[in-house]
Amino acid sequence: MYVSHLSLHDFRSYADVDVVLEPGATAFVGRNGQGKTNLVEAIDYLSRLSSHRVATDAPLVRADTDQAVVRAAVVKDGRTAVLEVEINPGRANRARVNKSPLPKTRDLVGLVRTVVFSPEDLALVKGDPAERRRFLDDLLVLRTPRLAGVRADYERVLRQRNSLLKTAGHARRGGGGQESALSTLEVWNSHLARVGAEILAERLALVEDLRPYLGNAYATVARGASQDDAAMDYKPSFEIGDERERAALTEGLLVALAERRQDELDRGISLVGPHRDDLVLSLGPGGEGARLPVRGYASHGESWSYALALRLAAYDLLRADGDDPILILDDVFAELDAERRGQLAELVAGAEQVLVTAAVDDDVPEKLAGVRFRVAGGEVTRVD
Ligand SMILES: Nc1ncnc2c1ncn2[C@@H]1O[C@H](COP(=O)(O)OP(=O)(O)OP(=O)(O)O)[C@@H](O)[C@H]1O
Repeated sequence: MYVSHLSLHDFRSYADVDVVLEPGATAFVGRNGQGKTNLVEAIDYLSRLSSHRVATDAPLVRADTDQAVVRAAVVKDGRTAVLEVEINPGRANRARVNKSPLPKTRDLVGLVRTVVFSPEDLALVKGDPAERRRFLDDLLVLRTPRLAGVRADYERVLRQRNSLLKTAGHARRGGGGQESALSTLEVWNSHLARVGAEILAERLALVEDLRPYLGNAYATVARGASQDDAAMDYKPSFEIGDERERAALTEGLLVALAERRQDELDRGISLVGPHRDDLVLSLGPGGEGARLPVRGYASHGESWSYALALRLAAYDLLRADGDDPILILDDVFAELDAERRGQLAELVAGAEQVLVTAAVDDDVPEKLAGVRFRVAGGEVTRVD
């Protein structure tokens, strides 16, 4: 798939901008702060309804305005669809496809699929488990858009259950009403176990699907620079054994919730469930050799290679599902040494559409020298 036309209204720094795009490689070049990332961020937002840079929608809307609109014509298998999202911070966003409103905005997710590489990706490797959970969940939703609803349900269950745990803990410490709070807790335990098991089962399956692609991607990105193999293991918040069916995981979650109940009441938060899991990334010689976790052990270069490999693996997996996602390389080449830069460019050059942002022309690798836009002073001008 590729985006053939992008149009923004009051999105980030742009009052109005229209850009006609082509398949193949396109680079947006301009000095810092001119709005290059804002362009590709808009396409990524259409794909996932969230941004790789901010957790809330407010910064996406141009200062002193209250609504942003992102519209893109997306060509897939020769057919064009116009996707549009209205971003209304503090109110419900709205989405349209070919001008028809979608009943739920999140039905837009996955209609255009993107994989973004950005300097922030280092956090995937060096950051908190939440970064890696988000990586897995974003990929799950792109592959199976229905899971956006499951993810939202889980967040809602967690919020409600956490607030109940606080109330029940307070009741236990003498505030009264303990029995009713505890019986309501049972109801929320079963919701958490049911929805949590679905997410857990999906993540476990995803990690299995991703694993072979990660190994290959790391070997290619780190070619020559590292003898080690990249591996990853899903680390749940409770013992799961060999049974990975949803029913067994639901049961396992209920048992773990019962075991941790005292702790949860003491601390007033949910301590069991996929929101406490991690994806442990490691490097090692393979076979019986010792593997070391990347976080805390790997060098800066190895960490970068690992982060790139994770994104590449996601891209390869989505591609193997049968649809070429749009690749976005936001400011990454300046971060890489010449060898890694060349390797990455070579790996992605065959993608149906690659959008690159760079501060100077020299940062765009030869292999990705396709269409070029100059971005300056709010104008996006084609220069080739
Ligand atoms: N909501 C907003 N309203 C108005 N301007 C905004 C908004 N959000 C960001 N900007 C402006 O957009 C500019 C940043 O744009 P962007 O991140 O696309 O830069 P860039 O060209 O990618 O730069 P760099 O090369 O430094 O990454 C900044 O000047 C910032 O002030």
